[in-house]
Amino acid sequence: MFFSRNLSDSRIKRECRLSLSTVTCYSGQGKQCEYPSTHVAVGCRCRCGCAGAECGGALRLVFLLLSVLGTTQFAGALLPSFSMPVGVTLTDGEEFEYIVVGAGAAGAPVAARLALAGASVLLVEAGGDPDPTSWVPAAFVALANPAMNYQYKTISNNVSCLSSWNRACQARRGKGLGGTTSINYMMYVRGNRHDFDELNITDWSWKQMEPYFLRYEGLQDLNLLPASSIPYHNTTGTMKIGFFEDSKNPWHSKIIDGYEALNFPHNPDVNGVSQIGVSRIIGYTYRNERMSTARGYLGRDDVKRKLKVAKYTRCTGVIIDDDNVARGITVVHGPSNARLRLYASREVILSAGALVTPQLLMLSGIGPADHLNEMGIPVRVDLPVGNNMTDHSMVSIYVKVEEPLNLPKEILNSSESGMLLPPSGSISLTDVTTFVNTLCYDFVNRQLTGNSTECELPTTQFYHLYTGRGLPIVEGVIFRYLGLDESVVNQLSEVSKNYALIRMTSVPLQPKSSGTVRLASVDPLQAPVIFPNYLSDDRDLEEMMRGIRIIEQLIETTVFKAAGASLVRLELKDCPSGGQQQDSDEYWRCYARHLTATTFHSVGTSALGRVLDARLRVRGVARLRVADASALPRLPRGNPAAAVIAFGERLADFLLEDNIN
Ligand SMILES: Cc1cc2nc3c(=O)[nH]c(=O)nc-3n(C[C@H](O)[C@H](O)[C@H](O)COP(=O)(O)OP(=O)(O)OC[C@H]3O[C@@H](n4cnc5c(N)ncnc54)[C@H](O)[C@@H]3O)c2cc1C
Repeated sequence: MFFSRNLSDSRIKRECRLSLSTVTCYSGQGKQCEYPSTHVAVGCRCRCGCAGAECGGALRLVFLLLSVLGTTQFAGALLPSFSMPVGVTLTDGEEFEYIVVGAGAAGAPVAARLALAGASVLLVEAGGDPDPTSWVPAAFVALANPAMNYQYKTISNNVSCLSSWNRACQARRGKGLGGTTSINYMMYVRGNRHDFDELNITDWSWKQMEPYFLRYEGLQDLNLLPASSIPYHNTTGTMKIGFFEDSKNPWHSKIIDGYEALNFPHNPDVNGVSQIGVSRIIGYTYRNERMSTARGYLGRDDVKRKLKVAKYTRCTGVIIDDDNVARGITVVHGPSNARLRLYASREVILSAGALVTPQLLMLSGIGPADHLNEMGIPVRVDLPVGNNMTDHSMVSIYVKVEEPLNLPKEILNSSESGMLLPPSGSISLTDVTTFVNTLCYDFVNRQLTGNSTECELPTTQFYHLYTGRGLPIVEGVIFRYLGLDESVVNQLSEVSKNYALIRMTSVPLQPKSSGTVRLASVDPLQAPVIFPNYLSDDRDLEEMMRGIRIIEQLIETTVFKAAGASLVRLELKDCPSGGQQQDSDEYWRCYARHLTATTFHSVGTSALGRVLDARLRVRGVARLRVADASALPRLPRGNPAAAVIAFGERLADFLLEDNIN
């Protein structure tokens, strides 16, 4: 299934493995490295330095091995039934009507819609085609390899992520066509209609946004939803979505039973009448394969015929003239790293995501004047770019449950599973999620009670990840994927020798803490400085505490008790230790500050209303717009990709309307 060849240079021996269309490089130490080329003939130019499992190499190999061993579904998924657009080679000074930077959740829809409307469009993308493993929903953990995953370093605020490597939270993002939708967890949640109504920005109410959600939605499983859901869905849109295949993991229904025992409603459709309750989530999945925006938009034949896509092309700044009109962009392009200037006769659109779009704006003189002055960049427009970055931070509690020992062969029999791996073994991110307003939960009577309008606005989302007993090596990789430090990984791996673990994650949905993105240097090829600043506002910690206390009551329900469920109480530096102490609020507050992590949902760094006007134009600069997560002024009460795609759809309409002549 894959071929190898060795390349060597004076410093290090490198091995080039060609699997289908993808080249992956391995250093002499067996570490996976970044590969910038898609063709062996171009050579294998490794950039090593990623750490072990962080590269995603180990799990990627597990999934490749599964395909080699011939489980049909995996093999099939690695050979998707559709193709990506062919990349173009650019020359200096080329002009297009529109240039879109970034082929992710928002950039792909903007570029595809403009091209379908007959415009000449260049879509510029720093990465290449998605790795073949990305089409396999269950392989999400393997997608940590740096070829398609930026693994940014963040600055610690010393009050969160204290048990992560270097006390710094992770910041992953997808690289390549589809952007982060090619590596994410595929949960399709639109958020709450009040998320838009509460913005109080003219023309941005839910009523005005709903058509854009519906326009791209291609729901496959309307027949599995109640009749009351019908008005809330479209079955014909380009992004085909549906339920994940049933994993037959018994915990799938046991978790639902547990919540029902606490009076949580079983909600068939979080995107329908109500968001509250425990639900099986609809995913960006179609015929057991991932549905990224690369597939939903860029893989369409009509789009491929019309849209020009420049892969391995990194935008380094916006060309803005003396009258503050955006004229084009500068890029580093292709294997030769050619430095080119490209022009847009109509508009430039930045869709490089919440971390890079602000970087590009600041490099182009658009940002907070004091920071630009500090960096020696002439200020074109003084705007709060990079400020108010909010993200869904989370805390995970580990519940150990008794389970018979799994046999590895069950993994190999798992070809029927979609997002979830096999019946009673290995790793499965369950597609069960729960939304609740924790202030409507009665802790004394162990019941979700309130039914006021307020109670329809969730404050916390729960996720559940199951790892089977007896697969300590794979689990070690998972815990490392989560970026946990050695002491925590060792404690969890020890427990997992004898128990299955359910990782219960509590996510405050409307965080009050916010961070920043700033330039590290004027070199556009350097990553920005990311300061997520989780839990700097104690109200977020208190929301997490309510989430933890609900999980505690969940595992005391009959269904969990029957499996001998109990909380894993980790020994953590500077937290109360031993016995009763580990039931105290002090312990759990300390725990939350240690086990903080992120759902990678940052938004708001070039926000609508603050940096952008109501038509997503950068204030003070003509012909420059933004559509991506950075444009969302605040987090939706749910997973953000659906809203980001809707922003892309809407920007395409703005561009076509405003450039009619
Ligand atoms: C691990 C993970 C799991 C997630 N799970 C979910 C989920 O289940 N459901 C959900 O709704 N959301 C999820 N998210 C979040 C969601 O995927 C993102 O919010 C969304 O994709 C952001 O879209 P975007 O358009 O802003 O950026 P992206 O989708 O990241 O796209 C940005 C694109 O720009 C490119 N780019 C960057 N810099 C440059 C440059 N200088 N020049 C050219 N191109 C450039 C990138 O390579 C990338 O392709 C998850 C995120 C992660 C990381």
